[in-house]
Amino acid sequence: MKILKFGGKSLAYDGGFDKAINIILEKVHQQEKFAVVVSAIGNATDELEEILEKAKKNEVYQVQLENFKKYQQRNSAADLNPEFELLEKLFEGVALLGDYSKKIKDNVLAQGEVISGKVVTQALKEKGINANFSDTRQLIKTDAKFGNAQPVDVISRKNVQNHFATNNGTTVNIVTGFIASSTDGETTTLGRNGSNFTASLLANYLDAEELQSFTHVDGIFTANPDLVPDAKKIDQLSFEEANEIATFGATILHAKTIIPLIEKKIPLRILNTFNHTHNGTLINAENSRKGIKSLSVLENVTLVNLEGRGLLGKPGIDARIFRVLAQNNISVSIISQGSSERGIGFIVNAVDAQKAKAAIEAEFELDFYTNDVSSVYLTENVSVISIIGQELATFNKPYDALIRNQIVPILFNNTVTGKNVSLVVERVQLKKALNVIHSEIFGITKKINLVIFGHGTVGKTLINQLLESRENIIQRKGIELNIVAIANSRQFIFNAKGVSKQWESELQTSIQKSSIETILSAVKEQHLGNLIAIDTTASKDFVSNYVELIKNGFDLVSANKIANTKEYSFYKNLRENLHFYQKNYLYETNVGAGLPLIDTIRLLHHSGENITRIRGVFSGTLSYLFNTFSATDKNFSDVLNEAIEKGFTEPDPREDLNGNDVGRKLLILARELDLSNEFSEIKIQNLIPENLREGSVEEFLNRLEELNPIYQNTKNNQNENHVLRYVGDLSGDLSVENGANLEVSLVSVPQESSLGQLKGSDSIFEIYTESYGEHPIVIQGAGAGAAVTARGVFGDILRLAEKSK
Ligand SMILES: NC(=O)C1=CN([C@@H]2O[C@H](COP(=O)(O)OP(=O)(O)OC[C@H]3O[C@@H](n4cnc5c(N)ncnc54)[C@H](OP(=O)(O)O)[C@@H]3O)[C@@H](O)[C@H]2O)C=CC1
Ligand SMILES: N[C@@H](CC=O)C(=O)O
Repeated sequence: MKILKFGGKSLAYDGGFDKAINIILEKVHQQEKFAVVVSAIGNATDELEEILEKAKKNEVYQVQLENFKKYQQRNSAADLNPEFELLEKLFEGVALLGDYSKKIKDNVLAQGEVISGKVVTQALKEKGINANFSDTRQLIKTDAKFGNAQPVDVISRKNVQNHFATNNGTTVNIVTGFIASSTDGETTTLGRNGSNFTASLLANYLDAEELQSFTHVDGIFTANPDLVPDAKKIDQLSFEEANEIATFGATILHAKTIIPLIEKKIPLRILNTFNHTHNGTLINAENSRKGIKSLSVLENVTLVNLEGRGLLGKPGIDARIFRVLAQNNISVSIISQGSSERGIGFIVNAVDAQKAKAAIEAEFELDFYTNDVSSVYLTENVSVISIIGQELATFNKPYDALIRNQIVPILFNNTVTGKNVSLVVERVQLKKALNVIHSEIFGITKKINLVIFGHGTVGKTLINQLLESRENIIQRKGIELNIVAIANSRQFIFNAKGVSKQWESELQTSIQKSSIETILSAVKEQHLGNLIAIDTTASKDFVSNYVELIKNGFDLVSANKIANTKEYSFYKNLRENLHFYQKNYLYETNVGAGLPLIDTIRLLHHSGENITRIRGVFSGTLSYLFNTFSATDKNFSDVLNEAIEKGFTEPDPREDLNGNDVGRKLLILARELDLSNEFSEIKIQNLIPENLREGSVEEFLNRLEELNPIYQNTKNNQNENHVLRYVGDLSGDLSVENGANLEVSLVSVPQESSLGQLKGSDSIFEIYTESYGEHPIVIQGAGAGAAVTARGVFGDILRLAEKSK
C-alpha cells in the first residue's frame, strides 16, 4: 500500500481542498491501496497558536475563534461541535489562568488535526467512498515530552498494524497527522511539521511501497524559487542527500521524516497538489549523480562572537559556552574557531541571540575581570547559505564568483563528511549571493547583466547587435547577455529580465529620470550580479561615474575615450580602484574602433617587447576624408559630410578635425606603454581655421564650405604623386618617462607608400619594436563606423563574460 500525505496549503479551501479530494478519488477509481495522512486545514495550527496567545494575555480572542470555526466548518456536514466546544473551554481556562502549559497547547493544536481528518472523511463519504476517520492518538504512543514527543515504536507499530488489519480492504483510512498520545493517554504532538513524521512512521510500520507527500510546490528545487528565479526542480535525490538538504534548512523536507523511510528503504515522492500529474521529486535509496544538489538558507540567524586574548590554549572554554547554551535550550548551527583560539563565532536563531549573549556574559563574568575575555557581541541580520554537495576541491568557483560580485562571506565552514559548505553573509546580500552561487554552479547559461549608457550611433547599433545575437550566444557560449538597463542623459529604462526589442519607444516614453543613483538602486533592488556597465557616450562628465560603478560591482566596457585621456591622476586613480575592487575595464574600441590594437600592444609590452614607435593614420574620419579628397575631385566639405553621414565622426565632428580625437588615441597608446604623459603634451595640428573653432556644431556645419579653398590649395601644392594623410606619431625613447614625443599632423606622403595606399575609412597602425626592427607590425582596417565599433564593444563584453564563467 501507499501512504499519501496532504499539507495544510493542499487542504485550504481556496483551491487546494477540492483538488486533494479529487486526487484521492482518482486513486480510489484506479483501485490503488492507500491511507491518507492529513495536516490541519489551511493555517489552522498558526491560528490556534495565535488565539491561545491572545487568551493568555487576556485579549479578545472570541472574534478570531468564531472566524476560525466558520472557516473550518465551511459547508461540511461533519460534526465538529466536540472539537469546537473543547477549544472554547480550553481557551476560557487559559484566559482565566493567564497562562498555559505545553500539554494544553498540544491539546489545542490537536483539534485542528482532528477537524481536518473529520472534514476530509465526510467529503469523501459524500462522494461515495468508504472513508474511515482514524485518530492517531489511539495509534501512535509517545513519551510525555509535550510539543515534541518521541514515538514509542514497539507499541505504536503494533497499534497501527492492528488498526489497519481490521480497517482494510476497500476502506480509505483518513489519519490525523502530527498528533499522538502519551502512554498514559495524554494528547501529545510530534513537533512542528510533525504530519510528515506521522506519514513516514505509518509508511515504516505498514511497510508501504511509497510515501507521496502532496505539497504546494512541484518538488525540491536547487534553491528556493522565491529567492532564485532560475532555480530548477530536482528529479531524484538519494536518502543521504535529502537528509543533508533537510538538515540545512529546506522547508518542505524534515530530517526526522527521512529516518523511518531510510530504515525500510521506502521511496518518498514530493508532489504538487495543484499540479499533481507532474513527476515531482523522488527520494529513494538509489545514488543520484554526484555533485552539488541544492542551496539551502537559514534566514533569521545571528552570529555570536566571543573574543579574548586569554583564551589561547585554555581548556574547557568551548565546553563552557556550549553547556550554558544547552542549559538555555539554544541550538547552535555553525561554529567557527580560528587556530589561534582567540575567539569563537557561532550561529544561533535570531530569537535566541540576546539570550545567548546574556548567558555567555554571565558564564564568563570572572574572565572579563581577568581580561581573558574581552567581548561577547552579536552580528545581527546575517543569513547562512549551505551548498549541499559542495566539495572543497571545487569551492573556489562559487567563492570567486561571490568575490567578483563584491560579496565577502563573514565566515564559512565545511563538514568533513557530507560535502557541504556553509557561508554566513549579510542578510541584505542574501538574495544576490544565492543567485550568484546558483548561477555559478547550476547555470547551464551564465547570465551577464548589462547596463548601457548612451544609445546614439554606436550604442544603438550595439543594443541591436546584442538583442539579435542573444539566442546564438546562449547556444554557442552558454552566456546570456541580458541588457537590464539603457540610459541617455535624461531618462532610462530598466527590466531585470532584459529589455525588449521595442526598447527605443519604451525609452522615449520612460519617465524614469537618468542618474547614476537611480540606476544603481534599480540594479540593487533586483539583487543583480555579473554586472557590466557600457559607456557608449562621448560625455566628458559621465566618466566621473566610473569609480562609483566599480564600487557597486560593475566591470566596465567603454567606447568613450575620455576616461583614458583625462589628467593622469584620474587615469591612475581609476586603475587603483579597479585593482582594489578586482574589477575589469576594457576599451579596445578607443583606438582603431574594432581593430585588435590595444590588445596587441598590451601583449607585446607585457611580454617585454620594446616598442620603439607607433605611427599611422589613427582616425577613420580623417582617413576617409583625405583618402577620398586626394583621389577624387570632390569638394573637401562634401567628403566631410559623407564621413558624418557614414557615422565615422565624433558627435561633434570638430573633435576629429581639430586633431583632439587622434591626440587622444595617441595618448591612450602611450599610457598603455606605462608612460604618464598628459594630453597637453601632444603637439597637435588643428585642421580648423581659428575663425571656425567657436560656436555650435550646427553653426560649424553650416560654414563647412569655407574649408574648401584652404584644403584645395594644400592638395594642389603637393609634390607630384603625393597624397594628404593625417598622421599620429608616437616616437622618441618610449622606454623612459618623459622620453616620448606625441605628434599629430597633416603630411603629404608618396602615393606608393603604405600610408599613401590607404583606402576608404581604413586606419593603419605601424608598430615598430626592437625585435621586428625596420619592419613594423602593421594593423590595418576600418578605423571608424557604427557597426565595426559596436562589434568591438561586443567583443569586450564577451571577453569579460567569459572571464567570469
Ligand atoms: N563612431 C565611431 O566610429 C566610433 C566612436 N567611438 C566612441 O563612441 C562613443 C559614442 O559615439 P556616438 O555613438 O557617435 O555618439 P552619439 O552622440 O551618437 O551618442 C551618444 C549617446 O550618449 C548619450 N549620453 C550623453 N551623455 C550621457 C550621459 N551623461 N549619460 C547617459 N547617456 C549619455 C546620448 O544621449 P543624449 O541624447 O541624452 O545626449 C546618446 O544617446 C564616443 O565616445 C566615440 O568617441 C569609438 C570608436 C569609434
Ligand atoms: N571619430 C573617430 C571614431 C573612432 O574612434 C574616427 O573617425 O576615428
